[in-house]
Amino acid sequence: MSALGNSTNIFWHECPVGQVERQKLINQKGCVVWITGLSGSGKSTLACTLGRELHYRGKLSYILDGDNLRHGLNKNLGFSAEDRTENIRRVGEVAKLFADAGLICIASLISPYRKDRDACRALLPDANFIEVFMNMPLELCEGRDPKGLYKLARSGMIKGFTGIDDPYEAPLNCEIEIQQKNGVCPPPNEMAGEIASFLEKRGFLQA
Ligand SMILES: Nc1ncnc2c1ncn2[C@@H]1O[C@H](COP(=O)(O)OS(=O)(=O)O)[C@@H](OP(=O)(O)O)[C@H]1O
Ligand SMILES: Nc1ncnc2c1ncn2[C@@H]1O[C@H](COP(=O)(O)OP(=O)(O)O)[C@@H](O)[C@H]1O
Repeated sequence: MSALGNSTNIFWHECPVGQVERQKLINQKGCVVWITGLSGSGKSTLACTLGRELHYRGKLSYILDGDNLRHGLNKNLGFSAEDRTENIRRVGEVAKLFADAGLICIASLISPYRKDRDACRALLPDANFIEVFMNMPLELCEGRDPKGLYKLARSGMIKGFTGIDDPYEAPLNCEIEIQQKNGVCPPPNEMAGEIASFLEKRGFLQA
C-alpha cells in the first residue's frame, strides 16, 4: 500500500504477462526516442520519417507529437512554464507506458526545459531513453515559419514564444544531436536512418 501525490491507499497490481513477454511476441524492445528542439526545427517531420522507416523494418512504433496531443490529452494546457512542465510530465508518463507495451515510442515536443526532459528520462532505465536534439539555428526555424507563428511572435501577437521571448535549454548529454552540415539541413530520411541504426546497434530492434 502506498500514498502517491494526492492518491492514498493505492496498490500496484502485477500481471503475469509483462514487458518481456510482449517484447518476445513482437521481436523488439520498448524504448522512448525523445525529439526536442525549437518550433520549425523539423521534429514532426523526423518523427514521421522515423516511424515510416521502422514500419518498413517491421517494427511497431507510435508517435506522441506535442501539437497533436494538445488537441486532446493536453488541451487544458497553455504555454506558461507550469503548463509546459505538466505537458512534458504527462507525455513522459504516456511514453513510459508505450515503452512498457514494447513499442518504440517517438515523442516530438519542444520540451524546452532540461529538468522536465531529465524527469522523463528518469522514468525509464537510462539506456531506454534516447534524446535527439534538433539543433537547428533560430534563423533557420524562423525562416521556415510554416505556421506563421514566429511572425506573430515578433509582432507581439503571441507572447512567450520559445526562442523569441521564452527560453529553450539545449540538452547537455543527448544521445543524438542533429545539426546542419555545411549550412545545409540533412534530409529527413538521413536523420531517420541515423536513429534507426542507433536503435539497431543498441539492440532495440530485436527481443
Ligand atoms: N508560445 C508558444 N511557444 C512555442 N510553441 C507554441 C506556442 N504557442 C503555440 N505553439 C505551437 O505549439 C507547438 C508546441 O507544443 P509542445 O507541446 O511541443 O510545446 S512544449 O513542449 O510544451 O513547449 C508548436 O509546434 P511545433 O512547431 O511543432 O513545435 C507551435 O505550433
Ligand atoms: N530535414 C529537413 N530539410 C528541409 N526542410 C525540412 C526538414 N525537416 C522539416 N522541414 C520543413 O521545416 C518545416 C518545419 O518542420 P516540422 O517538422 O513541422 O518542425 P517542428 O515539428 O519542429 O515544428 C516544415 O515546413 C518542413 O517541411
